[in-house]
Amino acid sequence: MVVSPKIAPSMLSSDFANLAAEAKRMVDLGADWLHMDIMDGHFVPNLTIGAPVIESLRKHTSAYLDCHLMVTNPMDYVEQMGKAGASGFTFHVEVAKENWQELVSKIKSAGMRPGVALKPGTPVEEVYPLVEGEIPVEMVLVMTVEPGFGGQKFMPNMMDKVRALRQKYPTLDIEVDGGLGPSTIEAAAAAGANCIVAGSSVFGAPEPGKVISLLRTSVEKAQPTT
Ligand SMILES: O=C(CO)[C@@H](O)[C@H](O)COP(=O)(O)O
Repeated sequence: MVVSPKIAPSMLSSDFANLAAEAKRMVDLGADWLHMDIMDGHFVPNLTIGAPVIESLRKHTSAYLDCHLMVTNPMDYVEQMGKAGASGFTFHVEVAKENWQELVSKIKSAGMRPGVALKPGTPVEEVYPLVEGEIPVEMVLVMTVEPGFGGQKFMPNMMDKVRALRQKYPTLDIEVDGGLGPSTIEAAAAAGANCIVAGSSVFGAPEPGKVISLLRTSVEKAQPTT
């Protein structure tokens, strides 16, 4: 296997009033990561959680907290997210065109794994320099819906970006986020995505563990055998 599957339930679809229990439930059902959507009400038209909630959750779980920063000024959040216990810090390329090198370096110094995300309208070429940088990002998150809300429809044309990334970077972690579930995973896995964020399809399922396992199997089956 070239890249390992990481199935990351999006906690945006969980019961926020019972976040610790929801996190434990997902890990017990086989989740590899917990995907945390940080939204500032400015970069996207929705407001969610920030470092204080990550800090509280960290006291209840040792799981990898895959934090997606949908914020206009990601640099302002690096230190607090690191101290709070975030594992991954994924920022948007659209707001880091000038300072991404400094940002990636600070994310690593704060003890987190750097990732870069791109919105549906952003050309994939924009993230190439970040993957090839002196201090590179370690994951690319291809948004398959407009960021901001759960429960939207998967955009299949985003798979061209995933294919281009996988062809160029065989061992890179490539994450997809938005509308992923049993009916869309085949397309994402075939294109080369290995990190799968899924909110409503997991939390809305009668048996979420079965969905997590199906997502993992699809990624495994699509991997080239070496
Ligand atoms: O970042 C986002 C939305 O901006 C996502 O993480 C959603 O939370 C995914 O939810 P589903 O599309 O899987 O319901």
